[in-house]
Amino acid sequence: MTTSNPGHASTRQGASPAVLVLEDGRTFRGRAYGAVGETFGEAVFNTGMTGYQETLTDPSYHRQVVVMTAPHIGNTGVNDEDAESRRIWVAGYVVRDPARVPSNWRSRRSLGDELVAQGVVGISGIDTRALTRHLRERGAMRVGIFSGEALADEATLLARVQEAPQMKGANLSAQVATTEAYVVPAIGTKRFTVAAIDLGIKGMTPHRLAERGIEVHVLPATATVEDVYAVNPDGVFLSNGPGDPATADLTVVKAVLERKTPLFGICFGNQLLGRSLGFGTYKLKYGHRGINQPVQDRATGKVEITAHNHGFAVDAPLDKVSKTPYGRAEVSHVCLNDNVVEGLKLLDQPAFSVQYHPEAAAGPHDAAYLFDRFVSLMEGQRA
Ligand SMILES: NC(=O)CC[C@H](N)C(=O)O
Repeated sequence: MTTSNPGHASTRQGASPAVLVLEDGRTFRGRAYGAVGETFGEAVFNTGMTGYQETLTDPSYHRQVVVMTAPHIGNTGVNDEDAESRRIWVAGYVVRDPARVPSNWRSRRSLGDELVAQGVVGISGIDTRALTRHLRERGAMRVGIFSGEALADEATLLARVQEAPQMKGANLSAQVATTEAYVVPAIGTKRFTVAAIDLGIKGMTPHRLAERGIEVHVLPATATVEDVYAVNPDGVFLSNGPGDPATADLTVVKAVLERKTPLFGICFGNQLLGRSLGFGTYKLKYGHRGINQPVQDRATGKVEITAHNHGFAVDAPLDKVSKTPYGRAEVSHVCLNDNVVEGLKLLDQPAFSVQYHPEAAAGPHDAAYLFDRFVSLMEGQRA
């Protein structure tokens, strides 16, 4: 296709047939969207009506095939500002009806072209409502998308999907995290230094910390206790990230708790804090992914609308204070849709975490106060 405005070229769709095959044998036939070829991953659905660029570049989606429940995706194209990391991480992308002509003053290219450029295999033109209902009823499961030369008879494709690795038991942080430490400078006057462990961090998170006068030392997922304390941190931050929290090494988290350094974790970080306290983690049937999840802060009773992307959760008692090796702990936040644990708080030392995304990229900003709570903990430690 030729166009007089290559920055907004529409993607040619419809030519190439594609098929999506779930591990339980259900299949959906549509058209190739993005790169032509094959891909495998865990099928999950995201209910966000906006923020697809942030979703695609969230490293927590590594090895997941994301089904968008909003039917029309790609409307605002792809810009050079909203990526949350250096690349698209989703293993595959499923959209009912991709926008043919993106329109936004910041748009530089179409989403279809970006998926092609980054080699992301997708499918469009399928009944994403039926697929989402299937996943909601049967649970998240492995999936393959096939187009072009990868197409074959369904029995062959199904067998290949059933050979793909499971999300349960997957240890993925080191595959997505930075390999070199880097510093995000404080914006304005520097007040604190924080060591942020990159388990799959999104770009907005250090920014939210920096906005509060924090110099952020982003460290690789493999950082040791010595690496963390070498930056002389006022606080330690544990990021979001892909994979099964049961596979993560807890040495650093436990050392931080031992020393009572102020600690704040989000998402995967919440799961690692939970496991360090002795709670279990388990796989949710289909998880929470989207930007409109109602969460209650049990200390204030306030309900916040929050951004989520998690398939696992912490198993902690909702209505009692738990005794842990690091003092008393309680569930601070809960999801009002299904009572899943959405936050933990230690009562005898400065550590807390939430299961969701207060950096809100994309999503509502209701949970931004959590970054201020972290600052208060660090102030308290100095007083
Ligand atoms: N966004 C995240 O940090 C996700 C954490 C974990 N991989 C989960 O799916 O629950």
